[in-house]
Amino acid sequence: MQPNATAPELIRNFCIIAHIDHGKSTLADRMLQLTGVVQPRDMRAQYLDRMDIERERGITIKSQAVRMPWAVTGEDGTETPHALHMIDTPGHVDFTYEVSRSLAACEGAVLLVDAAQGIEAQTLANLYLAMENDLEIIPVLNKIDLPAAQPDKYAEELAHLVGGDPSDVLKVSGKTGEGVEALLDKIVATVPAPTGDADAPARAMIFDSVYDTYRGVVTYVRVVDGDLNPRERIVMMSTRAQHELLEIGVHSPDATPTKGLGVGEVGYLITGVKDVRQSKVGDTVTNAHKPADTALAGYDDPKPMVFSGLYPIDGSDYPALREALDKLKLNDAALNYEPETSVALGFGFRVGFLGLLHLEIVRERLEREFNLDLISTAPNVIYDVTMEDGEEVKVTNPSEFPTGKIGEVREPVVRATILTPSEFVGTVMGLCTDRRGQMQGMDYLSEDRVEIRYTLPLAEIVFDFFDQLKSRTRGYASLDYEPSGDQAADLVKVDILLQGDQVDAFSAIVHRDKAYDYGVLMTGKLKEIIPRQQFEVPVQAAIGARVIARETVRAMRKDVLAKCYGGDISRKRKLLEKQKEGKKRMKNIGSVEVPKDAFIAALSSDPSSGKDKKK
Ligand SMILES: Nc1nc2c(ncn2[C@@H]2O[C@H](COP(=O)(O)OP(=O)(O)OP(=O)(O)O)[C@@H](O)[C@H]2O)c(=O)[nH]1
Repeated sequence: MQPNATAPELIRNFCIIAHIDHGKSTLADRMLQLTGVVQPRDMRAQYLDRMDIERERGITIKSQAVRMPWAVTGEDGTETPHALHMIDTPGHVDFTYEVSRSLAACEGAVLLVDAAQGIEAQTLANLYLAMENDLEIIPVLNKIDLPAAQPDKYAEELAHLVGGDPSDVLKVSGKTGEGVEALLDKIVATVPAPTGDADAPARAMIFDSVYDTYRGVVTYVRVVDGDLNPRERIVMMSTRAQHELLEIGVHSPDATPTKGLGVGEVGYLITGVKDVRQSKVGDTVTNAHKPADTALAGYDDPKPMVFSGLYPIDGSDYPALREALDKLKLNDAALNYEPETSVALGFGFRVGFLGLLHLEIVRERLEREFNLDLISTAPNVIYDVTMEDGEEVKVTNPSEFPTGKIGEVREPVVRATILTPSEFVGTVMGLCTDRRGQMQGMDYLSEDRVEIRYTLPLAEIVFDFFDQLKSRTRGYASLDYEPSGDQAADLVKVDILLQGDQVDAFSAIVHRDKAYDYGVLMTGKLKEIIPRQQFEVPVQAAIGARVIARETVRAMRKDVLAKCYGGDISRKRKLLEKQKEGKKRMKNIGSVEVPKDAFIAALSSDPSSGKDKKK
């Protein structure tokens, strides 16, 4: 058996959890530098964020782990070298499943809060996740170099939140490096060393897997019991699939092969599989010749929550879109899609996402990395419809909404946490009530900051909720939410008809109380966008056969009398009669000619397709 590279008592596994932009990546960069794993000349901002999109948007999507050596000096002056494994976690709620897997690989968490901003909704959401995983929490205030920083005020807020004394809250600056060495020492001192049974059959948890063009799938694991060694055969416990370990190692920060990974160690495996779905986050890896009996944590497939139709603007790009989605899927096990056709938009795909940010990231990558021009339909959630005869239907696309006798429709709900300055409490509550929210509680974190908790239908959140929240609170409120089951609701499908023909791309499932508003909004919008035809075009919104709103695109009136000088009234009348006949014919035989551009305009002026929903 291969000896452990590092004894478990000298290992510390930790992660940094923070609200977006509170400086997690900058602090991680500084740690890499201080521990000497990245030389100053190689340093570039946000070393760990590999995808261009991550760097540009400044958000972390995929987690990664790095090993950093850090020696602490004891009271007698002797230095003890330790191995710190820093596991980077995605900070966003869409990726909660990945966050919680990453947290499960650690014993401690640095809770990082911007000293000029204070606690935000994501700070809380991630803190609760860390507490559920029994992690040792180290509260830290960052950006103390900022003139606007109020470290004393926020140290109190943080201490109040995690329990403890404000003087225990470390104050650092990821930018200048102040306080970061003390933080590394504190991690060694307070985060518990990993424990596990070195002689038991190997069990390692997969907390991330990434597709690499050159090396295939790189799987990140945390070894809990036993050890894994190169050339062994391993088994993925959820699928029982066997693979050979071609390479095993740690990132520091570049991949460095090792002779094996033992109890408590965090590193990577390469097995030659080509698809991240074969190496699932949350799964347990064991040894083929001495397999473990039980897997580690319960394995759960991440479920898509939000669906949208993606169509190429240029129809001939359809095969390219399929190819691009296939490529993205290699690295994104949560991405789901199937072909779909729309009368208005042609051939495309119905794509399932973890949430709105996931949707935006995928769309942006398709457009940027694969050069595709796309149009996406308004996002919708999954509905469970039970018919009166007991039949169950899952609806991921409004056009699939059944027409027969419906018994019950259930929609997904989320538990939302909103943090806002107290002056905006009224307007935030107004917004939540308007979106069919039910208040669950409210707490003052300090004199002027309030945490408000609501359960809300997910469908109401995917529709411009975040933009509304930001504009009503001048950008000060923050939002986080997590799935919380489903509820029955009085939902109906509203169809939009052009001259009696349904335009599938605009059908929506909405609450009965809001059906009229939706109908008026969409018919009004289409009236403006659809070019005038030779004949009058009614634009209607309908629930089933019942029309609830109507607009009319007026006909063009060609001036048939232009060449008709003089006063022969009967000739004029004859021409006008002829024109009327012609129009009737057009109306009868012709269909509305709507350029695709008009649909695109109508869909993209939709508020929910607003850019930059950073949370
Ligand atoms: N003045 C000052 N600015 C900082 C400090 N740390 C980070 N910043 C700035 O704050 C912004 C956000 O920092 P990031 O490190 O990208 O934040 P992040 O938390 O990693 O963001 P996500 O990856 O989106 O979660 C950047 O513009 C940084 O330059 C600090 O200690 N002092």
